[in-house]
Amino acid sequence: MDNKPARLENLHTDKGKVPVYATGIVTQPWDDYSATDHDVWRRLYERQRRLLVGRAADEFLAAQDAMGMTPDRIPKFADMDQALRDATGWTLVGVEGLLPELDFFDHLANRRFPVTWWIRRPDQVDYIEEPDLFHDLFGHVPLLMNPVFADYMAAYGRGGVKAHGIGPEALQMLTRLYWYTVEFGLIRQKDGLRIYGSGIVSSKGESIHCLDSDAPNRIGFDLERIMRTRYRIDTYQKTYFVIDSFEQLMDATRPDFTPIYARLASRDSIPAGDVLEGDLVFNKGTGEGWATDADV
Ligand SMILES: C[C@H](O)[C@H](O)[C@H]1CNc2nc(N)[nH]c(=O)c2N1
Ligand SMILES: N[C@@H](Cc1ccccc1)C(=O)O
Ligand SMILES: [Fe+2]
Repeated sequence: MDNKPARLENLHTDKGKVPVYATGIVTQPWDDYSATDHDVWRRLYERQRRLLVGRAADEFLAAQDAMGMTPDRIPKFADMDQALRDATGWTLVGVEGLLPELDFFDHLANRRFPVTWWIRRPDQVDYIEEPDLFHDLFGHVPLLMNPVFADYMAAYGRGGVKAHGIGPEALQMLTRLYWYTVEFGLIRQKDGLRIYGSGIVSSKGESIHCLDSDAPNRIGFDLERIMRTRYRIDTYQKTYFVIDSFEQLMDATRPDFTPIYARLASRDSIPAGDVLEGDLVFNKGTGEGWATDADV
């Protein structure tokens, strides 16, 4: 199906404006997916699963299986829902794409995860500049089966509503936290670093780059450090932040952020590729291949 809906206003990110779609919930038009759509799902699913064994957090892969996600065909949101509801009380809602921030936060706060209904075209299997069904469903939904991560996502939604009421700087700091955890996070398992970030697991290139390349920094999770760190939306990350466990993530983000936002407002932001004194460094990136974009 190649009839993506029209876009509306803009989101504010560290790299400027990103267009968003309409607010409403849409029923997944499952019968309308073409053979090509199902084939794109299958190709991406098989390719990523092969790559992610030994790279993604073990429980990410186990959760995909537990939910009955398979390569055969694009899953029905309603089918994926059942396992989720039982495990953590989350449900899925179909949407047209990126939502205005407050709508997005409201869904999360109420344990509804918005999933884009359309899937990318065959010529976009390696890269797409906005979330589609594959990123949202394959990348984000499995970890919602984990009770601790599920609570983190809902707490993030509530925190988002609050940050939205405080102002754009608070929102920017909170968005960086989402970026460096939910989208691009790494986790330390007994046998080494693994991926849990959705933006990584849905990307062939970045699944390899984030763990195997010497170029990026891999640094221990630090809440305030992350809130000050800018990020790229159009290239591989220059820095990945590593958690020890989802419990660590939950505990670190439990305090009220209001005084943190106030305190950090007067401090400079940190370029995406910098390593600071005090960082817990797993890998100091060589920076090989990095864009020389002074502003990032
Ligand atoms: C979380 C972050 O702040 C980001 O701006 C939001 C905005 N709206 C979104 N809307 C959808 N559907 N999916 C998303 O991941 C996001 N991300
Ligand atoms: N404790 C955060 C809420 C939050 C929890 C988890 C993740 C992100 C935000 C706040 O006061 O805003
Ligand atoms: Fe995402």
